[in-house]
Amino acid sequence: MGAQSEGPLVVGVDSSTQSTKTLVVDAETGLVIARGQAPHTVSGDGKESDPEQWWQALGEALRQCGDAARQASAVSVGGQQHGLVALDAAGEVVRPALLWNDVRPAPQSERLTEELGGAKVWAERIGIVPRPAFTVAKWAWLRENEPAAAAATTAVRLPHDYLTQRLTGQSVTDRGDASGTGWWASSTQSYDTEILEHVGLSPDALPRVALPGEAAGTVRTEELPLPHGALVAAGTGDNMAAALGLGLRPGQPVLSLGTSGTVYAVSTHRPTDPTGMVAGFADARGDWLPLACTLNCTLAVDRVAALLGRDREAVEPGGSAVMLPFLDGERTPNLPHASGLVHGLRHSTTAGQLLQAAYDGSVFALLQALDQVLDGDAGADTPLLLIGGGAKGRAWRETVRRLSGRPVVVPQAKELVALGAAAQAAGLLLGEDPAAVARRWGTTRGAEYPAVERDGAAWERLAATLESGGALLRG
Ligand SMILES: Nc1ncnc2c1ncn2[C@@H]1O[C@H](COP(=O)(O)OP(=O)(O)O)[C@@H](O)[C@H]1O
Ligand SMILES: O=C(CO)[C@@H](O)[C@H](O)COP(=O)(O)O
Repeated sequence: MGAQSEGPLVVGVDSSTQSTKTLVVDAETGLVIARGQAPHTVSGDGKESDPEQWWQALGEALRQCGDAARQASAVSVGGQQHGLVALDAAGEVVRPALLWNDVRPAPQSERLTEELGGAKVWAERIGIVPRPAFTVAKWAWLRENEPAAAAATTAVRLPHDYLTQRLTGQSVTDRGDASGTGWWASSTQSYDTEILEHVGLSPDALPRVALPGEAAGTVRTEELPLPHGALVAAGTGDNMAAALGLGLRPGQPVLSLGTSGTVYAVSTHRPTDPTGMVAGFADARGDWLPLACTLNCTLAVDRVAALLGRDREAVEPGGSAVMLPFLDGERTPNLPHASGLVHGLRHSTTAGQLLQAAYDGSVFALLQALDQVLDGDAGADTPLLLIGGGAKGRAWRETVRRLSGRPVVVPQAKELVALGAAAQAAGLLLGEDPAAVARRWGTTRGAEYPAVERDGAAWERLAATLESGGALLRG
């Protein structure tokens, strides 16, 4: 144990694409008592991970927390959204999970959109247009491409509720993560039986959706170093967990730079964006979480830095190079077949300028959605909260400042997803609103960077390259 606690201890888990992070936190003060982290691998033809690996990584990360984890009174799991975990009648995994960033379901995405009335109908009824990222498109892909695996599937879970089920033996999810499936309708706040029937999935295959503040159960496994009988909260998707961890109030924009890039805010209005750029997710408390997500964020920029043989901070200003680093296809804008595009190279272009162009292209794709995410809920001078692994980097931060023209706040707390899960566990334990718990913990305290003049010229070059690269980017 690294620090002294005053109140009961809670554990927050972030099971994300690249790793599992665990925090043991004092429920009263928010003091982090211990932390752990264990990596995952992503493999397969698309993007897949073995859920058993998440469970093993959770065990490893908790063991790194030492005795503190064994003293926890409550636990909660935040997880990467949308992943399709298919289980058979014995509760065994049928095949590796299809992850949020797997773009193979692009044809199924288009077909589903049209078959059920078009993008506007989806946005109004479900809250999202079924892009390849979402679970419903993954399930349609599985049925078409691996019918035997689909036929053997009797239960479908998301990463966070798969882990919650292994912890508690209970089949429970929450409205936040359910809202990213494509079969939970934001208009009725329940599973949409017509869509489920259309894709051949029984509602019995899905977990119960807990109400905000409801428990999933208690720890029933002996496999992890957690106390038997500790309370387990319903958990949620990783972005919803980070929103809890920041104690967000409506209209406070967040930019998260991790494996995915995300931009979001809490809203009291149910979002219904017919362009599909902004997903109308639910948050974990009863409000909404309009969010746009990119596939090419920290990993894409790190890959460009490695190709150039440079440290990720070794950027140089100036030059005319423009890069759209869509190495994995892209989700925002919706270009699942895209690959990376470079324009404007000259003899004078330096490697550092090319690296800066990769940062610019990645941040541009995210910021393009910001106004639509906020939908008038915040002015141009509202600070952006910068979180995720990339928020530790100077080059990321300065690129965001230069292209947004907004003040930026980088919270001192680095693991906001795990911290949000811990706030949910603390809220359950103490009978408090988890966002109020996080505010009491002071999780947004951090370094403040004032606004700088927005680089309109770089923005225009990026917008022009995106437009003129159309046919190439559509693939
Ligand atoms: N000091 C740093 N500066 C810039 N980027 C960093 C730094 N440390 C980690 N990163 C980036 O953070 C990414 C991981 O972010 P994280 O939010 O933990 O990922 P995930 O989305 O899987 O949770 C890595 O891909 C790496 O590029
Ligand atoms: O698909 C989305 C949001 O809609 C992603 O944000 C995933 O939730 C993965 O998150 P990270 O592993 O990057 O944290």
